[in-house]
Amino acid sequence: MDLVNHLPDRLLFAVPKKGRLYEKCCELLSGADIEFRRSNRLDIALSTNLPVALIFLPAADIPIFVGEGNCDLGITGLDQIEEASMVDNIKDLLDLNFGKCKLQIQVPAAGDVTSPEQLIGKKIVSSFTKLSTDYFKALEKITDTEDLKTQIRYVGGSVEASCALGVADAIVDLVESGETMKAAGLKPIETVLSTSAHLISSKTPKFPEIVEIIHQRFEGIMAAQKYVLCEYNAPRSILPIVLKITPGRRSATVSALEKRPDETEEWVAVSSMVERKAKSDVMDQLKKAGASDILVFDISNCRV
Ligand SMILES: Nc1ncnc2c1ncn2[C@@H]1O[C@H](COP(=O)(O)OP(=O)(O)OP(=O)(O)O)[C@@H](O)[C@H]1O
Ligand SMILES: O=P(O)(O)OC[C@H]1O[C@H](OP(=O)(O)OP(=O)(O)O)[C@H](O)[C@@H]1O
Repeated sequence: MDLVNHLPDRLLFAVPKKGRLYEKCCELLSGADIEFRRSNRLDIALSTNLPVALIFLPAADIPIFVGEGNCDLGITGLDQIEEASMVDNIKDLLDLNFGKCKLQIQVPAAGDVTSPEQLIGKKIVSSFTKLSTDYFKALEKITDTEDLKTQIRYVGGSVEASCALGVADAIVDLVESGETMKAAGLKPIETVLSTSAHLISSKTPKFPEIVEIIHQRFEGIMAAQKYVLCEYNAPRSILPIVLKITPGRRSATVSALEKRPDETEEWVAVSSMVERKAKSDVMDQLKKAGASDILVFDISNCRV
């Protein structure tokens, strides 16, 4: 069925149908208020509040569908975009900061291989044959060993078993916690690529306005995750000092406080976005500088 012609009034948004990225994608779609109901095992879901159809696809196929313009938007790993040779065919809109892992060359931990150069001319197994081939071709070139021809073979899953089965001298596979690698008796000797999930769009979207709206909503979610809102009171005299501690994204909001009859000093209220990971340090510094009533709030959503 030709979905582009079948759903002419809807932007097609490709999302991973299962696997490591699926749950987090559903959370993001919900955070962006893209409502939908996915019937059991159905790979298309129509949004009930936006002219969008979600197409659930294997993560590896998403760069092709977006890069060739069949879908306007997609979410998948950077590793999949590079493996599909689609970097130049898509617009990389946003790093979504999840699905973080590394594509690494791994060898038997008990063996004597310690560098990728020792693998030239040997057998390598991976689900990422394009990235592995590119890596070893470049290595053969700079070491002047192009005649040795490293053999790269494709395996679709459980790549980590290949060395123990005698199929490979090394594998190129994704590593996050390192548990799979360790359990298979392997160690990493090189990182080919660091990856995370990205929001991507076609270079020629059919619905550019909706692409922009969804892009902005996703940026809002990322900013809401990255920042907290910090509010505090401070004597006006220390304003230059506290504003250095909380400069804000663009600048902090400063409002005058009503002076109490017994007060001689003028006070201000300051409101500023602060990076979540720095919030405790910022609160300590503000207190030390003389600020008081320091409050920190989560941002549930925003547009930046
Ligand atoms: N251990 C991991 N930690 C974080 N992200 C990962 C991990 N493994 C894979 N990813 C990311 O998720 C993407 C999809 O990987 P996944 O293994 O879920 O693929 P799949 O083949 O679609 O699913 P399944 O393995 O269930 O068949 C990868 O391309 C990578 O970007
Ligand atoms: O470093 P870790 O935290 O152990 O994660 C790494 C594992 O995760 C991925 O596979 P996944 O479990 O998604 O299954 P797959 O092998 O079927 O792709 C990847 O291919 C590794 O095998």
